[in-house]
Amino acid sequence: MDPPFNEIYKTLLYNQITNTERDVPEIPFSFSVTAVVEEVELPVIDVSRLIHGAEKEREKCKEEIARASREWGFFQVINHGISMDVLEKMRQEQIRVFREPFDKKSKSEKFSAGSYRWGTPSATCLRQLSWSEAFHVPMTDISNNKDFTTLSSTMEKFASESEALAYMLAEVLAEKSGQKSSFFKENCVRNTCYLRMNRYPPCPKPSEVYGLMPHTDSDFLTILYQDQVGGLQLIKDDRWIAVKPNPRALIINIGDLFQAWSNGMYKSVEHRVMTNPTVERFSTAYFMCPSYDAVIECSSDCPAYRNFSFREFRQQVQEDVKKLGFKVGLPRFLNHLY
Ligand SMILES: C=C1C[C@]23C[C@@]1(O)CC[C@H]2[C@@]12CC[C@H](O)[C@@](C)(C(=O)O1)[C@H]2[C@@H]3C(=O)O
Ligand SMILES: O=C(O)CCC(=O)C(=O)O
Ligand SMILES: [Fe+2]
Repeated sequence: MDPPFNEIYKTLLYNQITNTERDVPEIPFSFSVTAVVEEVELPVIDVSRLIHGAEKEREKCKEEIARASREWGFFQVINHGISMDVLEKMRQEQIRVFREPFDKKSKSEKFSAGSYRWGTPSATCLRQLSWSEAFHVPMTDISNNKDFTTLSSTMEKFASESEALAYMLAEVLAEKSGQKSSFFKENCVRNTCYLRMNRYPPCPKPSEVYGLMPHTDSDFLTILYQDQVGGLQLIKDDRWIAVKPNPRALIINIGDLFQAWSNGMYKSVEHRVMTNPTVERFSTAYFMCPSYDAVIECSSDCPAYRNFSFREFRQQVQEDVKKLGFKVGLPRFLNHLY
């Protein structure tokens, strides 16, 4: 069932020891179970006010969304419109698909090639290993799927309800940053988005390995549905903090594209997932992405980033991960004219 994490752990540990013996400089671990990370409740926003609220309530809600996106890059939404039924079904289907034998998952033809991922193929040391497996699925795989399984129909429902929420939030954020809110319905259609099912198996060495290594998301915004195990952490005011799970809420985070498009107003914040020694954890993410040809162009007279297409951005991320072992991301696109 589990991918061969123990084997890869041993190989990377061996590399680390031999590198130390050969005096290859090692970057010290930046985390350990003994390091205390404060657990906090992210800002909670009742988004039903956007639909049912009076004018004043709606404005207040919009301001809360914009403020959390500027100050945290992360927030939680309640009364979000995604039905409990769809969320529960999604989780059941996800558990079922990950229960399949590793061989079956890695050769799975359910989704396009490369959708099933585990660990970090480019890792050269333990710090770069993610102790998790995922199905990172382009929505085109679901829409074009002809064998209507419960998995694909559940993913389709999850995506369509997430899409409605994502449009609503993205349009508020566009309005509050003086950008065109029509951009999203024109450029981020169902088939350009991604759905990612994550599973974090228990890890016997939680102080040495991440569940998911630190990263920012390469999208406009992410909607995350997580279980109650906990483990998600993010940077706030230069410190790692742990997110307290809230069963009623979905987590929203700003991705790289929104940071560039809003000229740095909204923050794409680094986050990571810690492992748990005894309990497995599941999460599902909906990534709101534009088409590969869409150009990320901010309307400011003094743009911090040069214009770039989503294709260019993805290619650069993939190239960096392959060559350097990590994602450089937005700093690659800084506008050096200013
Ligand atoms: C090795 C990596 C692949 C990844 C960027 C990273 O440096 C670390 C995490 C990975 C991740 C996880 C969430 C998203 O699926 C993703 C697109 C992202 O932004 O960070 C992937 C990156 C990727 O697959 O390119
Ligand atoms: O599982 C989580 O809590 C976070 C997942 C995540 O960051 C991602 O899939 O990009
Ligand atoms: Fe992420």
